[in-house]
Amino acid sequence: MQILVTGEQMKQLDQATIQTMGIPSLVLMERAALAVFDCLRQHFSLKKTLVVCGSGNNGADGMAVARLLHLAGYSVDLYLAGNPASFTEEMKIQWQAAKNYQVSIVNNCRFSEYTTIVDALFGVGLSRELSGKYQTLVDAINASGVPVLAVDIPSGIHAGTGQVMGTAVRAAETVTFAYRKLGISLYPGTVYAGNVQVKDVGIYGASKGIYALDKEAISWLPARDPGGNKGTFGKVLLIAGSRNMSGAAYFSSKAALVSGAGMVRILTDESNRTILQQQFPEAMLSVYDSSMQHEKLADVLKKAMHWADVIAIGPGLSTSKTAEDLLQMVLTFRQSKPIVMDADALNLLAKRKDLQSQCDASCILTPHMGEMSRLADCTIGDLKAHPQEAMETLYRQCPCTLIMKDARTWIRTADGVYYLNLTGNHGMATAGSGDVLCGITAGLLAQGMRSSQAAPFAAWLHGIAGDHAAQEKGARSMTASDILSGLCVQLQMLDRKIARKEDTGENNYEK
Ligand SMILES: NC(=O)C1=CN([C@@H]2O[C@H](COP(=O)(O)OP(=O)(O)OC[C@H]3O[C@@H](n4cnc5c(N)ncnc54)[C@H](O)[C@@H]3O)[C@@H](O)[C@H]2O)[C@@H](O)CC1
Ligand SMILES: Nc1ncnc2c1ncn2[C@@H]1O[C@H](COP(=O)(O)OP(=O)(O)O)[C@@H](O)[C@H]1O
Ligand SMILES: [K+]
Repeated sequence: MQILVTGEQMKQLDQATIQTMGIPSLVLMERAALAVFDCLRQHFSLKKTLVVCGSGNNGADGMAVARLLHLAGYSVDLYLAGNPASFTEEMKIQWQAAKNYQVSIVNNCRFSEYTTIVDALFGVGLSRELSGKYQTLVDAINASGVPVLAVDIPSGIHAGTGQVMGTAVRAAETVTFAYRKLGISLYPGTVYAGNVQVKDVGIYGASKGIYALDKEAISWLPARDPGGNKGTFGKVLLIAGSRNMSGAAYFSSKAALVSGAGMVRILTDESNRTILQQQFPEAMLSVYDSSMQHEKLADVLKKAMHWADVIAIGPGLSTSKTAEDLLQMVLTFRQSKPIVMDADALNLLAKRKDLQSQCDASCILTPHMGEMSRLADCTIGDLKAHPQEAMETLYRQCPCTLIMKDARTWIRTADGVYYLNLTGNHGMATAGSGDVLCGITAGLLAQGMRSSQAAPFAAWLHGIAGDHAAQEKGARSMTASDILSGLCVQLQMLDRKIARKEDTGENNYEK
């Protein structure tokens, strides 16, 4: 698992290492510069390199990089953009060392003459919008078309929010130190950062931060009992679809089965019977019609819920009176069974605030930004600017596990642990994609995963399935069906890796 940190958290970690552990700042800096130097040698043309430095410690890293390149015999120019009056103590030392070693210093340069530019203008210390000469400089670097390596974070990207502060360097590669910064994990910062490498520089301790699942998440996949039967792997009830709306029921229930659940039952409007039976014969069906008496509807629902281990409600359900009754009854009859609430169930939950307090940690809500803005009573702008605050607000009124879907999906577990999902692509902004996530989440719960793991793992799995679909079909043209196909392939690959690991007794599946 990776840890994502804000600029403030990173500064605290730097200080703890320097002051508490007694590692001199310049030692950390030299390791940072060596990591950048290695990356430059591996991935960039070093025929003629320009290192652009600010006056803070990001600039000091840059000065050390220029010195290392110079000492290794590469052609390198150093451009000091920062004001010497604002030099940090480390910067004063690096500046003197660069001069002692006679690193070439330029005052005026044509950026396009270089084969590589190293951006060491601002790091996590960026505190305000770029303006004046800095803005002109960054725009000129971008206009040059020369590949850029950003030191720690592209200059102009806010380390905590990923926002562009006036303007920002567009890097091909970013070498970031100790922990991946949140700002290069969120949009738009992640685009400006290009490929990100996280390098150890000897920072002590890990801040609480925000977690991001990576390849190691494979170990979270629920183990399969070779002697199991379809009951062992769990039964999912999908309350989904409405009159003339069967697709959402199909995608969500199919995703639950593909994710490994043993059995799926769809409870839907009578009008969807034929189409679902033809489209998805593996699913069992229970139906209702909107003219049904309340007692009769309750009987049908109770029977289906009694059968199920996990209930998912909402995809394509509509916000009709019947749908509202169903949601209310699900929350009343559920005993302690886990529930996934998606789409229209969330719209109903936003309207029926009285139902929110009936939710608990084993309920997972999967709102997209529109649904979340209705649930948390705020604008989408507020959500994007302060995602964690909005999730905290919602948790106080509705104490559930939360998957807040967007280009970067946030997860908040009921015990307050945050994840940011880094898998997936813009091709997933396609009808039915969210239904697939709802089904994956329910399928994982059915196999015994706790909500606190199922939520982040489902988002991660959904993303790698989407990445596979984008590879096969292209992000522009892929559909929710392709995400389902990608899910099959990715799960098969994960299972193979686990089997290989078990066969060889290896701890690291990459070996
Ligand atoms: N010993 C340490 O503390 C280490 C620091 N490291 C590097 O140090 C960086 C952080 O250094 P600093 O905290 O000195 O901060 P930065 O070097 O990111 O920049 C801070 C300076 O820029 C000025 N500034 C901020 N926003 C500005 C704007 N919009 N326009 C003009 N000036 C602006 C500030 O007033 C300050 O002088 C990290 O990103 C990393 O690259 C690494 O070398 C690891 C060790
Ligand atoms: N640009 C993007 N990058 C990565 N994932 C995305 C992007 N856009 C959308 N997604 C994902 O696609 C899914 C869309 O869900 P949703 O909006 O509920 O769709 P639908 O209602 O059509 O099923 C979410 O899981 C979301 O995180
Ligand atoms: K930088």
